[in-house]
Amino acid sequence: MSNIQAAAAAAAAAVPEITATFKLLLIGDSNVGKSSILLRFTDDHFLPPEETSATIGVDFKVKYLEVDSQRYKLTIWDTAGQERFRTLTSSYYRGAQGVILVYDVSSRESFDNLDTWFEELKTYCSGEDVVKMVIGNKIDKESERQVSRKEGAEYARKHRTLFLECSAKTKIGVQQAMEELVNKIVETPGLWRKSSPSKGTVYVNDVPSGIAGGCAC
Ligand SMILES: Nc1nc2c(ncn2[C@@H]2O[C@H](COP(=O)(O)OP(=O)(O)OP(=O)(O)O)[C@@H](O)[C@H]2O)c(=O)[nH]1
Repeated sequence: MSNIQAAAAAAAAAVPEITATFKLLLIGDSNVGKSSILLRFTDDHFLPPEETSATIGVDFKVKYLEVDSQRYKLTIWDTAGQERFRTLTSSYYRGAQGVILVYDVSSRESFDNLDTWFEELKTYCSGEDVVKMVIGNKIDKESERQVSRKEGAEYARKHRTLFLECSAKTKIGVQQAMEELVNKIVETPGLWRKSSPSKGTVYVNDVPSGIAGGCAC
């Protein structure tokens, strides 16, 4: 084996195998910052308002995350908040293990509209298993805040979901939110792992499921 081959083999051995692939979905009103949260999480970057544009349909990004020395591949789907894309984005709920409902703490309307998003989630993801998280974004706009942290937390408690506030702009809370969501999915093996006596352990959604994938929800 040449030195280059040996180095390549060593590098490959150093990267832990992927334990499973999780599909996560971001939903919520237009302009609440879904794409910005995703960009902050995957690329640690924030685009100023003049450089952002509304998502057309659906976008997705991939990110790897380590939890308890296990490596997980996350395919994170960013859906358009605009009403006119609603029928298109609904098909992307299929196969999701985690759904993040985003509102903007400086927009009471986006918080009030969470009810509609929960209804949609219930319609397209009827099982109890999918892990849900409510995120209040834009906490850097403290002087314009219209929804208190307490209100957000109470709403999440009522709907039995995880809750966090964050700012895609300052990055506070973004990594923590994703880690908490993934931790919760990992803690719920029924959501992603099936035991088969004859074949050992098999994993659900080892590949990005997209619209054609299996349905965990
Ligand atoms: N101050 C502040 N502005 C933010 C934050 N996150 C996003 N924005 C701004 O809010 C606007 C909307 O952000 P997007 O990420 O495009 O919102 P979206 O929810 O993906 O919108 P749609 O694609 O239409 O569904 C942009 O001008 C962002 O720069 C934040 O944490 N703080």
